[in-house]
Amino acid sequence: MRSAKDFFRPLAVGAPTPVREIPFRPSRMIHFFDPSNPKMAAKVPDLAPKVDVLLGNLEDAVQASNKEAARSGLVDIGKATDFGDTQLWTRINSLDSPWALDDLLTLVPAIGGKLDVIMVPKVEGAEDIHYVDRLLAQLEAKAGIERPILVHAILETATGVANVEEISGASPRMQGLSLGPADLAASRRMKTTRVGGGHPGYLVRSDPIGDDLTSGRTTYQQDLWHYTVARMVDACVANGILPYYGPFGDIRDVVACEDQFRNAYLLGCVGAWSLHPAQIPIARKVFSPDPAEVRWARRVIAEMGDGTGAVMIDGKMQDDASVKQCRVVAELADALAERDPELAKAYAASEEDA
Ligand SMILES: CC(C)(COP(=O)(O)OP(=O)(O)OC[C@H]1O[C@@H](n2cnc3c(N)ncnc32)[C@H](O)[C@@H]1OP(=O)(O)O)[C@@H](O)C(=O)NCCC(=O)NCCSC(=O)C[C@](C)(O)C(=O)O
Ligand SMILES: [Mg+2]
Repeated sequence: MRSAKDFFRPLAVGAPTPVREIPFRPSRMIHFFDPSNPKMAAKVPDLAPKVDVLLGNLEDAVQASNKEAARSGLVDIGKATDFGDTQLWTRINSLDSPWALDDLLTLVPAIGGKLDVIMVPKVEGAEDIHYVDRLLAQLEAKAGIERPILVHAILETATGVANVEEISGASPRMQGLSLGPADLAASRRMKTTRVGGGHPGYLVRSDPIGDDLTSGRTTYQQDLWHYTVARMVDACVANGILPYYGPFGDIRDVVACEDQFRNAYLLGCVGAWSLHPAQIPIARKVFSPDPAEVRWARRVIAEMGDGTGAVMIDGKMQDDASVKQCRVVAELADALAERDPELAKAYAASEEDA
């Protein structure tokens, strides 16, 4: 482990100085596309202004025979597209694959100045981040890149979850973590066959009434991902980085997708992945605070004055801790309103209605 004094030193001569804080940039949806798929690639210029993050995926879901086409397709798209203030990310192949090294050796010199974040899959421990950290510093120095490229890790092995705190704090480049529920389920030998979401068999049942064990016993489906998401959120917040729910694979089930995203939002996540254009508005809706909630938060902040003491608002006690929660909601609303004019209008209108 480097000493605290050395933590923010560049890892290669000529590499940009690491950031001291991860900037909060809206990233409600990380929209995945396969740069080797001509239909998806053609949609990028139109999609760019509609999403917070566009991610050129090079890893799973890209056929092995298309890996090189995806990599060069992303370079072409990166060079040709004006992304405005939409972030450009990529997911490289896993570090033990035959492609990861060439992914980095190609992308950084070609479009490193435009890439905001590199997502690294199947991260198991700090050593994986240290490897990418040093290599990126060397490549940035060689290419003359002035702003450090940040790193995002996917939590998708049992070992990765066990080491989540050390992964989150492994480098000043660490931007955030996403849950990778499909690989994680396989790694844990969970008996599921889905990409995220719940399972009807994972439930609790109300107690029997008398001796009848079979009738009148309501069951409640439980969230398979609660423990992992909560643990990920704590590790991220403790290290000043951002937590994200990952993918929801049942594209057709927009209702359950919204529920899963909302659970993650309420637990502290800032965004989720969209795998299909249909999931973009779901993430946008869920990860933008509701205007009524924003109005309430602003009212509590206003009525709490210097933020100390206790007051009653509409029958509810407010104090130093509740005003802090309200600031989280109000500050998120302000940050999102700067990027999203429709939301800015909705938040302003909710103030006028108050
Ligand atoms: C699910 C699929 C196959 C359905 O694709 P489709 O073509 O069958 O769907 P469609 O409804 O017919 O598509 C309608 C139109 O939208 C386009 N389209 C469709 N999707 C997109 C997109 N993402 N971006 C831009 N355009 C898209 C598609 O090309 C088509 O265009 P057209 O109207 O011109 O014919 C397709 O949406 C897709 O491949 N999505 C991305 C999948 C992906 O990236 N998976 C990897 C992330 S999840 C993961 O890796 C797990 C994890 C974390 O690692 C772990 O838990 O372990
Ligand atoms: Mg995966």
